[in-house]
Amino acid sequence: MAADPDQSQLVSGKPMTPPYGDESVDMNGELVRTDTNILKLDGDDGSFSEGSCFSSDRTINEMEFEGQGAPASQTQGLRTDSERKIPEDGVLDEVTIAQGLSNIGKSADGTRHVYLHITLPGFGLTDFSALGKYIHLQKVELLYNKLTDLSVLGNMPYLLELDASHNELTTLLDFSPPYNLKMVDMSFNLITTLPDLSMHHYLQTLLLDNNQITEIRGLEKCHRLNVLSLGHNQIEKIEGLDNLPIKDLNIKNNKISKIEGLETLKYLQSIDLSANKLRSMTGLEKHDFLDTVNLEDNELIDISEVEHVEGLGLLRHLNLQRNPMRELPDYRLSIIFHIPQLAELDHKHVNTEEKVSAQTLFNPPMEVLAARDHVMNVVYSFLQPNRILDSTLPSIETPYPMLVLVGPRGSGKKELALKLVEEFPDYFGYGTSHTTRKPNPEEMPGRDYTFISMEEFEHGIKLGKFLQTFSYQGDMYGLTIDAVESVAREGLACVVHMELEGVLTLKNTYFEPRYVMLMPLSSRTHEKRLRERCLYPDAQIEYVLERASMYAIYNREHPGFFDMFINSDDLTESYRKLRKLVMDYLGINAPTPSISDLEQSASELTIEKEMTGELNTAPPSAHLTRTWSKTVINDSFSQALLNTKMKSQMSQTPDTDRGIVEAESLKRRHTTAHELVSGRLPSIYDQIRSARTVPQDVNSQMGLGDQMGAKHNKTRSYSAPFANPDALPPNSPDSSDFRSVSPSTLSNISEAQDVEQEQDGDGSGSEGYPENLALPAEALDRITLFSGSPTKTNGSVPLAPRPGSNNRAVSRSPEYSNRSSRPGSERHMVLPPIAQCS
Ligand SMILES: Nc1ncnc2c1ncn2[C@@H]1O[C@H](COP(=O)(O)OP(=O)(O)OP(=O)(O)O)[C@@H](O)[C@H]1O
Repeated sequence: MAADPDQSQLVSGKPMTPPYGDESVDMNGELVRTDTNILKLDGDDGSFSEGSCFSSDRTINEMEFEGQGAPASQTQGLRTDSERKIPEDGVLDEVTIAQGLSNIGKSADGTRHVYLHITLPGFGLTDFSALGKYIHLQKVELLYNKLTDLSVLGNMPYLLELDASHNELTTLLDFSPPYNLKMVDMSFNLITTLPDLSMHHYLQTLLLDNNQITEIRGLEKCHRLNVLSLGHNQIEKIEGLDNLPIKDLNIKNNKISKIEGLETLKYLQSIDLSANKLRSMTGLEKHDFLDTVNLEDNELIDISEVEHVEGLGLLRHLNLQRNPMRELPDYRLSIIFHIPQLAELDHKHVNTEEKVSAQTLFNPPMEVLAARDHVMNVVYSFLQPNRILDSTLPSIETPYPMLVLVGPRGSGKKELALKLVEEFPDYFGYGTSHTTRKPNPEEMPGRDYTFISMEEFEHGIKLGKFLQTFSYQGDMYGLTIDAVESVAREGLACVVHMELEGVLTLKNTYFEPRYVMLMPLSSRTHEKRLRERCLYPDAQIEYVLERASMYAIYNREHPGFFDMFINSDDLTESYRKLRKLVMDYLGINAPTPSISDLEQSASELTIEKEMTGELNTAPPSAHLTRTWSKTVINDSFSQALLNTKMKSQMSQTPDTDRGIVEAESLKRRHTTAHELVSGRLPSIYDQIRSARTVPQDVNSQMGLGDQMGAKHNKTRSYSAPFANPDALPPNSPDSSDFRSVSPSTLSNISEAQDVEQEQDGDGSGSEGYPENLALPAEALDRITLFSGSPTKTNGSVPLAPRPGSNNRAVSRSPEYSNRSSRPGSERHMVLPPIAQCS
């Protein structure tokens, strides 16, 4: 039975639940809020009139309408065409209307019960003017018809929801606006332009996908618009959305090449810009409520683009499928690293393991980085021929003495290191780092750094030249083994400066330096110092200052990591402290005269002493303070005299001022020297040189070192690297520069190889004591010198004996003399522990 047109929506005589959820009708009788989902009857069968053919609690998705081009998914399990009455001419009639009516509720004025919904999908309707009488309808579903005109809806002032998708409409909402139209779906139509929708100011959801819209406009007054869907249109630019409360925006499959016009969308939670022409994510950064971003099928190449969304704290779902960047190695981990808050990437759940892997891969802790750097350097150096290093010779228990000044850029480390070396040239040499950065105007290549190109640096790494490397703001820094060696070869302790990362690597090596942390405590002073250099842009200065606080934290969290801390707010004062510390190490307690003071008196006094033979008569104890002194001074005669003078002055330090380590060391050397002079005990070194055999019981043959050194001597005797030191190439002043050194050249200087050949050559492979223990002339020279007898050898500078040096050098050409010394072998065992001071 057809419903009565006027009264067709009136239903009575059946008990019903209140039709509205939390609905209300305002003073004018307008329905201002309702939830159509709860407009359901309590009735069991759900049908209230002859004409009602759909259960009241069905939704559109459950509806059946086979044929009519409707998708199969929407036609399952419901009535077939034969059960439905489809108007053949496409004109809606009462019978058809009766089939579509559902949901009974109160009329807007609350006086009657009426049908509130009508659903007529896939009826092939071209004309639905018959519906004009159903003025109480609140929800109209006319999808999958052939409608071109919706003006009939102008009769329905209470209309809340309209689904007119999949029709042939060319205009949007061109009917008298209902009071509260909230939801409109007009997707899959033929709409080309958006009209002014300011009359539809209650609109909350507007779905216009799959039309032919080219421009977004007319929405300015839709102040309640939360959901806007414009997918599959022809839009080239995002515009006309200013200040709208849109939470869910879909503009997929358009022609958008730039994310713009979204700045004022403060409530945006989800955006779909898939299948556009985007190359950048810029424009998304300020949308703090974004939870879902779909950028699938765009032209995003650069992975760094994620920086525009990584700050979105609520972002959980990101889709970047079908973008070129997905081909990049470690793409997924990289994205997860940048946006760890993601729960889903490319429709795949992000798990905890991936988050951890991403961190380890892209932001490993400094210790991990240092370990990697160390492993890399070790592996590459293993690929090179073996050679014995001067810096490893003293003994296992008495490592080569090194002083490392650690701190952030601008802490003044380099300045202080160079000053220290300048003041104590007899003790310290500067370990020049290599860097790929360009020299500053006041820097001297070779002195401040060895400046090389990135290619050269990389080549150096592959040649196994580096002890450690460090990447800092795009530049590489690294300390080569040769840089340390060139200092060690001169019998000097090595002073280097570096950042914390360098120290972490160095701590993995066999070196056991003392680490002095230098840092300005006042960040203002630090900043001022950096600015005064006029070298760094603001961002770099900020970075350095940030790192400075990292140092402070590291120092606090790793007590004992640094041996000492010196505040470098005032570099003069810092140097005073550093100098005192060093002098304490060395046992130099008497005030050291300035260089200029010394220059004058040094020559006079030394010449005088030389004449009287006094120069070499100082007791062995006097030379203790020269533990790290040079074997041979090549620079100039005056420098040699100056050094001698300094030593002479220093030697006046009373024994009582020496530390325990110094005193013990002195005692040992004294005893050893006496034994040597009396011919009782040749040094292990000389035994090896003269007989090229290995003593059986090395431990019983103490050389110039201490008991602890015996173990090392034993080791050393088997490698015997000194068989032919004169065959070594001259010590180039630029020996740490590997640029011109080919791997084959490097292999030529393998001391270990020379020695092996020599040992094999005589076929002795012998063990046990040499038959002839007579001391060679060189050893005698040394002993003579060491015992205090004045000696002058041909062509060599007459020098005071150095307990720490091999005095053979005196009788050899200066060219090779540095190489023949074994610095540190009889020198300070290691820098003694130092106290923390401010
Ligand atoms: N081999 C290295 N390993 C690690 N860090 C290094 C190395 N060589 C130099 N550095 C450090 O790299 C940083 C940058 O070097 P740069 O030469 O620009 O600064 P700087 O002027 O020497 O610093 P400062 O004023 O503290 O002496 C400095 O902190 C420096 O100590």
